[in-house]
Amino acid sequence: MHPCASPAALAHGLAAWIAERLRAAIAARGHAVLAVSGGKSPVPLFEALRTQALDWPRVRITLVDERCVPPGHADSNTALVRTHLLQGPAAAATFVPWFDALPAAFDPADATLQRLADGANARLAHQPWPWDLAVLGMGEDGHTASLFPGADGLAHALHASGPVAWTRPATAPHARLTLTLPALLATRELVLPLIGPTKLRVFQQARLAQDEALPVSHLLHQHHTPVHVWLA
Ligand SMILES: O=C1O[C@H](COP(=O)(O)O)[C@@H](O)[C@H](O)[C@H]1O
Repeated sequence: MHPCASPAALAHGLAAWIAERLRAAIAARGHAVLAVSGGKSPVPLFEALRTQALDWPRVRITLVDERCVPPGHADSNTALVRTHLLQGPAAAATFVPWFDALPAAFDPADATLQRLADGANARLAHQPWPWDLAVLGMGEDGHTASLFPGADGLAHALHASGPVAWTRPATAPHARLTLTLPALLATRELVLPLIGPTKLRVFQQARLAQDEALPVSHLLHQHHTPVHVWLA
């Protein structure tokens, strides 16, 4: 647990911590692989991370989840990463988005989403495994990545063997692609930044017991992969 005095302190402290982890990965293996989340919370973190002194050409960046929207859409996690992280020195990193475009006349039916997930899995198969670090997020409903409570596809995403599966949340916009729970747990380390009292309460609830209604709890009740929680 890393308590921070403010959201700004969290963004700067966590950016320095991530950079240190990535430097260690590069020193050990010649490259580093970082997966990042979308949403609103990561913006200050991305903007602090992109200025870190790092051998950026040796860093690969990919996603923890993606909304099934065109890559230029305001809700696209790819667009968020391109706008806020892959700037300045960090523009030299290799970014691996999960798709380049949605199929024409996209409809979020199971078969369409499965084809999109298959495409993402094919891309990620070319990346070095295991990944070094995944920076997660958490919604106030207890979702993490795009593992939303009660979503279509959730049961599969909690057990699937490929890294990417689809979900269709009932409580949030857009069908999603998400790292599966096994893929998240195959990452060397996970980071969970949490900002604000509501998220803190949800986190405390999820710590009490593994609970289908709070998918983040699956990460907090396992002994395989360290989860570093940063709080402000
Ligand atoms: O929809 C999503 O939400 C979560 C949390 O987002 P935030 O806006 O509350 O920070 C995020 O971790 C996930 O990647 C995203 O797709």
